[in-house]
Amino acid sequence: MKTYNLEENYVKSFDSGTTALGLETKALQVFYGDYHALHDGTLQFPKNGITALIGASGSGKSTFLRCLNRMNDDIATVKGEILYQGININAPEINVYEMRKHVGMVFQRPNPFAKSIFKNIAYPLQKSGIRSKTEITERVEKSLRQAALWDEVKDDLNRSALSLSGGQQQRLCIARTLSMNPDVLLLDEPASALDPISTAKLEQALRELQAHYTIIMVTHSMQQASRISDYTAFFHMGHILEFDRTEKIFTKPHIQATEDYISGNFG
Ligand SMILES: Nc1ncnc2c1ncn2[C@@H]1O[C@H](COP(=O)(O)OP(=O)(O)OP(=O)(O)O)[C@@H](O)[C@H]1O
Repeated sequence: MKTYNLEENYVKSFDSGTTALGLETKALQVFYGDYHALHDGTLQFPKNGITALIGASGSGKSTFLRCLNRMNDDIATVKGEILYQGININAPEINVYEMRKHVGMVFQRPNPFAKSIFKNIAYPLQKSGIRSKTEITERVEKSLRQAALWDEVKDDLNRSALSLSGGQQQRLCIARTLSMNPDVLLLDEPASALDPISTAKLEQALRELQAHYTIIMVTHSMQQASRISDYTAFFHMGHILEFDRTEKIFTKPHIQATEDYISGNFG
């Protein structure tokens, strides 16, 4: 593999007076034991934008993403700040369970519960303390509509979620996350197990969600990043080497490593 200067980077920053931020990280670092997996993750995620996290396998994308809703707490040491509405959600006093209602995560493999479509969404709502059946029914419908799944399942919400296709299961998992009314949606390679038609439906759903959510997504697909994201961050060996508007990253990147990666001359 070619070697690059890891100290040289171009990370666009925004003026909070002109660009509202959905989330911001400052000097985020992750250590798995002695292994320093993420160095100085400083990024700003504009509100109501889709940001793609790209980079080779092992570059630290998932490590970074998982920090954003404290999924690394038990397996790694995480230093630095994650600012959500001005609050550092990486602080020890934060109630992680409550925080995850605001910053929701959808994983690579769809992971529906072995329950009906309805209960997949209703059950977590009940567990979070919502008792009103009307509210639960309304939230189930709203989130299934938002995830562009409602029309396909509305006639049989009692069907087992496990009988849905992979793409439908993934949209159900997105609906389940959305039902908690988050502001920030984190997605870790959400389309990696899906066929092209399911992927197109998922991307369409994300595009529509963007108006109301800040979306941060790890993807291995350069085409997907260029199709649907507004901003792209390029990771290499645990460093964020470039962050900019997606069209800039894909047409005129500042950093050689980014250019090599997107043009397939990386190895
Ligand atoms: N739980 C863990 N314990 C130890 N090391 C880990 C752990 N998770 C990830 N790593 C290491 O941290 C580095 C970054 O991994 P990470 O999964 O964040 O990369 P990635 O860019 O998301 O890769 P991929 O695209 O393959 O998912 C890798 O060297 C990986 O081996």
